[in-house]
Amino acid sequence: MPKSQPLIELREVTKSYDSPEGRTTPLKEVSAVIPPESVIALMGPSGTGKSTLFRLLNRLEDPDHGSITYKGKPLSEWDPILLRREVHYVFQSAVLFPKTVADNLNYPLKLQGKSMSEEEMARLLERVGLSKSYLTRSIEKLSGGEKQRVHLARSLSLNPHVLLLDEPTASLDPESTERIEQEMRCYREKGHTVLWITHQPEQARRIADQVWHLESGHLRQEEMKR
Ligand SMILES: Nc1ncnc2c1ncn2[C@@H]1O[C@H](COP(=O)(O)OP(=O)(O)OP(=O)(O)O)[C@@H](O)[C@H]1O
Repeated sequence: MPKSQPLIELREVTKSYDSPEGRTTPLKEVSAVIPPESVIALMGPSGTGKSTLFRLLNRLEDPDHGSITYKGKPLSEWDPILLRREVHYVFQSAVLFPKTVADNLNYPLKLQGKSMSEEEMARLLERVGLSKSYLTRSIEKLSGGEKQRVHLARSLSLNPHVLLLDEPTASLDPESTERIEQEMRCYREKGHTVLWITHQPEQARRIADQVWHLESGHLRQEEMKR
């Protein structure tokens, strides 16, 4: 789609939750545009609504007021399954099942009646900084950071148009972090868009075209110079 058109647009989006402690409103009339082929870093203190925004973009929840469009069409008019194939949420805790890495990588394509060759799986692992030897490793014996990378590799196998990443490098060492950052820059260059929750301002500066600061329900956008 043309770069001048918004890929995703939020118009006066409000989301509240009621609990015994009272009402929380993580998003108060938030308006913003996500351009195609961009990396947006989403920052803000814990509990400010970053995951809430991801849940809305993935239609796991709907806004109380306001609207969100993807490719010009309101999210409410998208089939949620189709939408989630295009706008893919990579949760912070890896949702993997206790078999081998290869079984986990193959799983989403298997659901679509397809499969991946060993070489394709090895290339996916390489993109997240893991060697081919991991294919036969059992998920239960991997470290938290290794699981997180297998999870990301599995998401990449679906080639989603938009990736929603919740602290994808939280358990990684600097070298592995750099590998993922580089991979996501390439992903944008291939025409994709990435929203990336991070608590590290230096990482936001390294990866993002825009940094979104979410605080007390409001969004402040900071344009990065490239
Ligand atoms: N289903 C729910 N019911 C009640 N309150 C909720 C619900 N989901 C989220 N909240 C509240 O909404 C606020 C925003 O939560 P959210 O998970 O979006 O924060 P976050 O910025 O992603 O936090 P973190 O950085 O800790 O992951 C928090 O105060 C949270 O307690």
